[in-house]
Amino acid sequence: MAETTRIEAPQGASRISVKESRDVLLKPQAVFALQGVGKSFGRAQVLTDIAFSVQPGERIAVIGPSGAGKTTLFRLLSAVLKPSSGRVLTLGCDTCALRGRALRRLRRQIGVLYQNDNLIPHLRVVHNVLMGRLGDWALARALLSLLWPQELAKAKEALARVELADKLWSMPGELSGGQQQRVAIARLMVQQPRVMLADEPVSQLDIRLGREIIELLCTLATSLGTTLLVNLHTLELLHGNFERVIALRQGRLFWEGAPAAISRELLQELYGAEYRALHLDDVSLNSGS
Ligand SMILES: Nc1ncnc2c1ncn2[C@@H]1O[C@H](COP(=O)(O)OP(=O)(O)OP(=O)(O)O)[C@@H](O)[C@H]1O
Repeated sequence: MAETTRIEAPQGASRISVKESRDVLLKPQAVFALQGVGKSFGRAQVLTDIAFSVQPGERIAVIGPSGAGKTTLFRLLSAVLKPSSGRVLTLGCDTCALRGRALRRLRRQIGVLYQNDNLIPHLRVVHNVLMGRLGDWALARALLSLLWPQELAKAKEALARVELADKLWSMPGELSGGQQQRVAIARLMVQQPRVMLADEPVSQLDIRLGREIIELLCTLATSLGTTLLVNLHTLELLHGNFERVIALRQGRLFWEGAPAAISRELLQELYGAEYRALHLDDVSLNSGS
């Protein structure tokens, strides 16, 4: 093992070696780092011994059969749930150690997009988009904004980027499913989170609209330099959009690698009985198999 030189730290500070400090400098802080993570609900063990890390700016798809634990994993990453065992470090914070204001501050840096119900139905599109600013506004300003939208130019700009400039004053119920997802993405643009977690964002949409939404999310993540994790059921959308795939099966990390490395055999083993039901034979793989 290489010898390392010790630096004398001031009293009260932790000591780190030259080698360690060089490693820290070379490697930006991971957005997520999971070590031996387990999650159980009562006696049901849902996740077991999960370990991986995510670096800033990565675009990752999480795949796996129904019930594999993908949504539970996303809820652990966003600090909505705490692990039953192991450690989840989100943006450098141990989620188990956070409470109250510190926990809310961490969650504000994470933008979440769900399958549906992303919008508040009785608020106009403009207010739904400006919800992305709530974390930075005092309560008085947030209330005033409901009467007199604050930072209107930001909302307009974000809606223009998702090609919904003309829907500024619409109610969510007047929009299609795909348009509602685009409004939710405009809210993420206004929020500018450090990381975006999208939990099955296109499951309710047909493949064409799903592709549009995934491409929009990936373009946004790339242009803002934001880390993006998507829980993805539509495997046709992996290629060209994601750099890395994390596959879960029965609550365990089954495989991780580049989309191009996914083979038909891997999918058969990963999805088991669901492979046929999901018509995964029809999914074209980069390897051509
Ligand atoms: N709050 C909870 N209490 C009890 N069991 C839960 C809870 N949340 C999830 N589970 C169980 O954990 C398992 C994994 O659920 P999860 O929703 O994380 O899977 P998933 O991979 O996202 O599935 P899908 O693709 O079908 O949405 C399931 O068996 C589910 O019933």
